[in-house]
Amino acid sequence: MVFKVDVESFVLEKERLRISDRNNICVEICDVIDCHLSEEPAGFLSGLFWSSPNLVVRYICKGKNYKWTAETVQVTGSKEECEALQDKINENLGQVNQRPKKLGVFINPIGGSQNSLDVYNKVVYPLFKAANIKCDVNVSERPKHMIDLINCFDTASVDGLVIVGGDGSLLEVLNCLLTQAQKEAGLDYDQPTCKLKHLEIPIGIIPTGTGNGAAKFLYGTLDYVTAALHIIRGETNENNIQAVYSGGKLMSFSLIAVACGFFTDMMYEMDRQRWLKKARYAVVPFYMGLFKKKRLLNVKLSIIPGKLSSETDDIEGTMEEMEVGQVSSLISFSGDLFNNATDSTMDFVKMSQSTRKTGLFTLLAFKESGRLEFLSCFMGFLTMTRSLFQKDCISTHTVRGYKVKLPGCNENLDQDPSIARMNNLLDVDGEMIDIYEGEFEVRTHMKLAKFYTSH
Ligand SMILES: Nc1ncnc2c1ncn2[C@@H]1O[C@H](COP(=O)(O)OP(=O)(O)OP(=O)(O)O)[C@@H](O)[C@H]1O
Repeated sequence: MVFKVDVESFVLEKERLRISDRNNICVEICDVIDCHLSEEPAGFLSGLFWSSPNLVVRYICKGKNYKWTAETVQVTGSKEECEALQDKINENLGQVNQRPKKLGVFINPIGGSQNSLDVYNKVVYPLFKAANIKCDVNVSERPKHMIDLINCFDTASVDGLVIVGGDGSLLEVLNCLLTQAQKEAGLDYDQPTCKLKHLEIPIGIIPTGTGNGAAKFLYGTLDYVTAALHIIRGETNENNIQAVYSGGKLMSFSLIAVACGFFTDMMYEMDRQRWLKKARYAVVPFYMGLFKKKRLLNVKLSIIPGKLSSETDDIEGTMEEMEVGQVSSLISFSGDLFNNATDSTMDFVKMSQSTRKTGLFTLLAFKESGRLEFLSCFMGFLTMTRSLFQKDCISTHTVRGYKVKLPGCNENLDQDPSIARMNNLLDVDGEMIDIYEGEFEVRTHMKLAKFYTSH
């Protein structure tokens, strides 16, 4: 939206600007995107219709449901008045030193609807350019190429990194940077109790993938403009990251969810059906839920129970064995689904804010259920309706860490080899990783990585 005001009704204070003839709109200086004088038209004819120079101020407007927009106000007045106002706004803006000046941008052109390049060129880059942010752009050309790109990239040459893609791309970058940081610090990072080194460089995500769970946690919305505006604003917060261990090794980090069993089978199938694009997220679960027989896992589960009053450090705590019986799948989220449990649907932003403080997260065990019950659970799961957790077929645990052993794996080698293979696959943020002998452990590491988010 663009609106005009007279320079007289524009009041600049140190940390905010006020527009008095517009219901007293008040804009914090840190929410100003840019401020520039509009150019005088070059031609004679257009010059005749040129009334007076304008100062154009763009700023972030924070709307409902976490959605942010870029608004424009044109200030009319004399050239001197507009120039003086421009100088003052830019001087105040220059003191907001959290803003990035240069970003390393990593684009996955085939993520989600395969529109990442378009989104970057048409939506994100114009905003970064307006905010005077320089960009070093890298585009991945094949699977896992993002890893090579980030490995060769000098992160010290930029203030932050931006991933234009999905959770898989973000995970590739995070895994690479976090492992590098642990190696440089000489840490024994394969030990689940090792206190890991925090990542210094802030990361932002433009959610052009399919699932985009990370953006929901960071920005509360999948809107590209909102994500870009969070990055421009430059405020950062440190989020907890989970680490997944198997066979005595750190296998992967995780920002969103870790799952085994039916969820892994489903993600595996979704990956095979990429040609369906986003539709695979609806088609595959319905097909598998209705027509495929679910594997049942005789899980041995140990957890570090989450106690809010506990003063324990994130990576400490004792594992306690749990009786869960046969389950069709296990899934853990990187947040505590039950903290602030007042809304009917889950608020990912609140979840990530609370888990930053407590380090607690939720583990769900899905027991065997009828096909219709499964589909109703799955719908609740997609919409993240809280009533989902009152269902008998789901048992919930608030934990700091957990360990799983799928006993069927080794003893059942004579069974269908594809099933034995699936028992050794784990779904981490939508990507498949191999685990050893059906065993894995998940631990939360508090405030391990910094993200561009004002929430
Ligand atoms: N140019 C490319 N060609 C083929 N594959 C690529 C290319 N660039 C990246 N990839 C691979 O694409 C995979 C998925 O990427 P990404 O996570 O960005 O999108 P998505 O899977 O659609 O989204 P989400 O993970 O949020 O569901 C990654 O495994 C990555 O290695």
